Amino acid sequence: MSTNNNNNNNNNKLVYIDDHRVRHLLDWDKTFKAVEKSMESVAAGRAFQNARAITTIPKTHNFLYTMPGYLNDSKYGALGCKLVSHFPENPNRAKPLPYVLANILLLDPETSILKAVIAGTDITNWRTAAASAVATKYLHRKENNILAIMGAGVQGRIHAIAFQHFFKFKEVRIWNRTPERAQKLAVELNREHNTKNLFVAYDKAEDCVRNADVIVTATTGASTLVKCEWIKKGAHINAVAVNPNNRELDDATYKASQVYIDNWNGARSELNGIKELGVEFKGQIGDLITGAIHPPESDAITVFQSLGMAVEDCAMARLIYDLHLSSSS
Ligand SMILES: NC(=O)C1=CN([C@@H]2O[C@H](COP(=O)(O)OP(=O)(O)OC[C@H]3O[C@@H](n4cnc5c(N)ncnc54)[C@H](OP(=O)(O)O)[C@@H]3O)[C@@H](O)[C@H]2O)C=CC1
Ligand SMILES: O=C(O)C1=NCCCC1
Repeated sequence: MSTNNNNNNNNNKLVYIDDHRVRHLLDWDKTFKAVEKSMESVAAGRAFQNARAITTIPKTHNFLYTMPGYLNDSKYGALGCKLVSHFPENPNRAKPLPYVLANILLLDPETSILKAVIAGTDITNWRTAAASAVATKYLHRKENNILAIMGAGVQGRIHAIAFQHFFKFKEVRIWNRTPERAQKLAVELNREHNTKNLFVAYDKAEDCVRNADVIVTATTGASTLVKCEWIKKGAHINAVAVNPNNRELDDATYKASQVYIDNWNGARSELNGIKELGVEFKGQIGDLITGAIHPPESDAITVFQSLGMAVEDCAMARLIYDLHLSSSS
C-alpha cells in the first residue's frame, strides 16, 4: 500500500492471501485494536461506508452482502470491499460449509489498483467477536464473572474464545438449540483451554441467561431466545445475529435497555424493526470511544446490536496484508 507501509512490495503485484495464511496471521490483540480503531474512526469522521447492498437470491433463503468501505488511518487505512454470503443450507450439505463465507478485495487507496484478494471468512468471524469485545469494554465496566453464550455455531464458538482471551470470565455458559452441540463445544473448549469446568453446557436458555453478567446471542434461527425477566440488572448483551426475520431478544428487553449500534447508516437501513418498538439508539460504540457520548449508568441493561461494518473489514484486510508482506519478504 502506498501509505506508511514498511515493506518492499513496491510493485503492483496482486497478492492472494488464502484461509490458511490468514489463520496463521490472525492475532486477538491486533484484531481488537484494528476493530476499536475502525469504530472510533466511524465516529470521528475518518471512515466511510454506506449501508451495504443485500442481494437476495430468488427461490432460496440466500443473500449476498456487498460491503465497500474506506478508512483513513496511517496504520489501518484501506480502501476495500467485502463480499460476504449468508447461505443457510451450507452447514447441512453432505460436506458442510460455513453459513457465512467471505472474501475481501483490498485496493490501493491512492490509485485504486487491486492489491490483494484476501480470504475473509475467518477475518469476519474474528472481527465480529472483537467488535462485541470492544462494545463490552466500553459498556460493561464491572465484574465479568459469568458469560452466557446463546448458540454453539461458528459465532458462538469464536465469541467464547475471544471473550475468554480478553475478559477471563469465571464461568462461560453455552446454550444451543441442539443441546449435544453445546455439550460438544464445552468439552472442546475445556480441552483447548486446559480447564475442567470453565465452559459449561446448559440445556435451558433461561438457566443459561439468569445471573449472567454478559450475554452473547449468536444464532441464525427465527425465534426469540432471551426474555427480559431473565436478565440481571446491569448486564450487557451483544446481539450478534443479523437476520431480517428475527430478533434474538424479546421486545421487552429492547424497551428496558440502552441500545447501541456500530454505525448509523447500517442501523437506518437494517434496524427499523427495533426502531418501530419505540427504541431510540443511544449512539455508536465509536461515540463512546471518542467521548462524544457518556457511558450508561452502571445498573442499566445495555445492548450492542451488532451489524458488522465494512470499515472493520478494511482495517483487518490492511492488517493482514501488512503482516503477510512483512513476514514473507
Ligand atoms: N454482526 C455481525 O457482524 C455478524 C453477524 N453474523 C451472524 O451471526 C449469526 C450466527 O452465524 P454463524 O455462527 O456463522 O452460524 P452457524 O450456522 O455456525 O450457527 C448457527 C447457530 O444458530 C442456531 N440456530 C439455528 N436455528 C435456530 C433456531 N430456530 N433457534 C435457535 N437457534 C437456532 C444453530 O443451532 P443448531 O446447532 O441447533 O442448529 C447454531 O447454534 C448469523 O445470524 C449471522 O448473520 C455473522 C457474521 C458477522
Ligand atoms: O460480515 C458481516 O458484517 C456480516 N454481517 C451480516 C451477516 C453476514 C456477515
